[in-house]
Amino acid sequence: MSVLEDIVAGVREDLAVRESALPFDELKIRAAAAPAPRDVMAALRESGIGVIAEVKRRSPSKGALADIPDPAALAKDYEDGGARVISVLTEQRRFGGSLADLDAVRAAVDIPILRKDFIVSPYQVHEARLHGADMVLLIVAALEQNALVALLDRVESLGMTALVEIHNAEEADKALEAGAKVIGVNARNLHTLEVDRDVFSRLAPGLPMDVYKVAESGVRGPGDLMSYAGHGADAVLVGEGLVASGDPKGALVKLVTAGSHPACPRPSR
Ligand SMILES: O=P(O)(O)OC[C@@H](O)[C@@H](O)c1c[nH]c2ccccc12
Repeated sequence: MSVLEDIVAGVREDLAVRESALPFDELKIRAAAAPAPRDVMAALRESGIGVIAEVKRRSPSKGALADIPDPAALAKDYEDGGARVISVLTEQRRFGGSLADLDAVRAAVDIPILRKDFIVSPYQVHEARLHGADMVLLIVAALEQNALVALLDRVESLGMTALVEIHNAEEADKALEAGAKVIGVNARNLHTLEVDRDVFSRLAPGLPMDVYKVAESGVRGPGDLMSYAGHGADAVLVGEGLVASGDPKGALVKLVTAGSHPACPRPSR
């Protein structure tokens, strides 16, 4: 089994437990009563290269990255530091996240929040809504095309925005065919867990101008952000480089500053 398949199998098991505690029909009713989602595109399209800052405790490749006893405080630091969106990992087994983290972050900040998980069922999309997410990650590699299309429609019909993650040209085609408006190119291969930042520069030129492009993984400092920007990134998504820095807010401010500097390349559109 690949790492991705292994993670998804665990996600499905945990999902079955939650579904038996809260049936889908009841979840849908509760989620419909949640406050309306934020306008993610408006936040993303502010000037300069956007930074999506991630609440990430651990990863399958590195193990423990940071002790995050207070995700709300970290999220507040991210908001104050100029993050456009906050990504909250909710996968428990490999990333140490939870829906409780999503709740804590939602209560602490006003900016949009991304639910970062391995979404394979509409149940998880409504769950994201119930817990205050405005954006949901959909990983093309984890989904059949018809499921991707259905989940993307579901995300949008609930007023949220999908971040559709790809790793190669074939997945890019699938994302575009499904109608993705925001595409994340993940430099980390979910099968081998290796990071190759050149994946972004190889794939970005093949994506339409009007698709919002997020470079995911491998940003360790302003140099990486500038380089991704030079290859057409509208935003970068950063986890480890912030949480493992010892000063997440300071590290974020450096990225945001670099991304708004006149010398930083801008996507042309
Ligand atoms: O910690 P990094 O290298 O900055 O990476 C962040 C983010 O890209 C990574 O957490 C990620 C990208 N896609 C994912 C899908 C699932 C879980 C995690 C991820």
